[in-house]
Amino acid sequence: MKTLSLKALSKTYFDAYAGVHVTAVQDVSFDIAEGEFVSIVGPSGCGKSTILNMIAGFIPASGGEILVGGRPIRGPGPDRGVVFQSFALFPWKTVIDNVGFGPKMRGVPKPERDAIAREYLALAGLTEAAGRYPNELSGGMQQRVGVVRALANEPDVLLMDEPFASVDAQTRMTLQEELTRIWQERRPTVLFITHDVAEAVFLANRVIVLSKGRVKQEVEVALPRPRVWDELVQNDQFKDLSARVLSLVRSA
Ligand SMILES: Nc1ncnc2c1ncn2[C@@H]1O[C@H](COP(=O)(O)OP(=O)(O)OP(=O)(O)O)[C@@H](O)[C@H]1O
Repeated sequence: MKTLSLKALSKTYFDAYAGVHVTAVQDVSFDIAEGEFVSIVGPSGCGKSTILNMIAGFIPASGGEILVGGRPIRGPGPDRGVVFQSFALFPWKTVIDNVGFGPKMRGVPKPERDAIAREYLALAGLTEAAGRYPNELSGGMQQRVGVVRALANEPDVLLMDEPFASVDAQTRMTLQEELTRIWQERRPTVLFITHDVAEAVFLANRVIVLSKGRVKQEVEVALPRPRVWDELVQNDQFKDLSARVLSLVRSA
């Protein structure tokens, strides 16, 4: 795991319909320390996905720099793992082969990559699902497999773009609790994007509030771990932090 640094990052799109340039991200700088969990939250259109896609290397920046472990990125790479809201597991591969796909691409032999996949599946309580195909799993389980698949690549930085947005509220809370538990065990460097304030605060060590393509404010989240919803909903510090971040987002 490594640090992630954004230095004066900006992105301008050309809107071909309107014939104008749109500034989606402007002079964004922040650092995420090794093993830190940071959420970015902000209203629709504030530039969250644009930032994540630039870090992933899917789109080029218009200005500034992105460094992973102190080295500037050049396009996509296995040092950055990405989990989206809707992403395809390979339907023709079993769960264990889906999770072992990244190690396979790196040339890890079958027995070894099966062992890696089983270790990560166990971490997410998915041992029993190893031999199943994606269409035999619930949406929540598929999402879990997606997270585990990204982790099994052992990326330096894990980038997550609203990964739990499409599951029901109860499953979502379970997935959030699981993610915080796995994060505590493995301490990956994580950048998590969401428009859900409670989710951002629940998961992170630090929340970055984005407004119109700029960093509006950073809020430290010094809540104790492990984090469990039943406890946090009654925790005054959690309520205060959520209210503070919500008012920043609403005035963004
Ligand atoms: N390919 C594109 N061409 C032109 N403009 C774009 C393009 N992609 C995004 N934009 C514009 O850039 C701005 C930021 O978009 P972005 O998708 O990064 O925001 P977001 O915060 O992720 O929004 P949401 O929460 O709705 O996904 C918006 O004004 C959007 O319309």
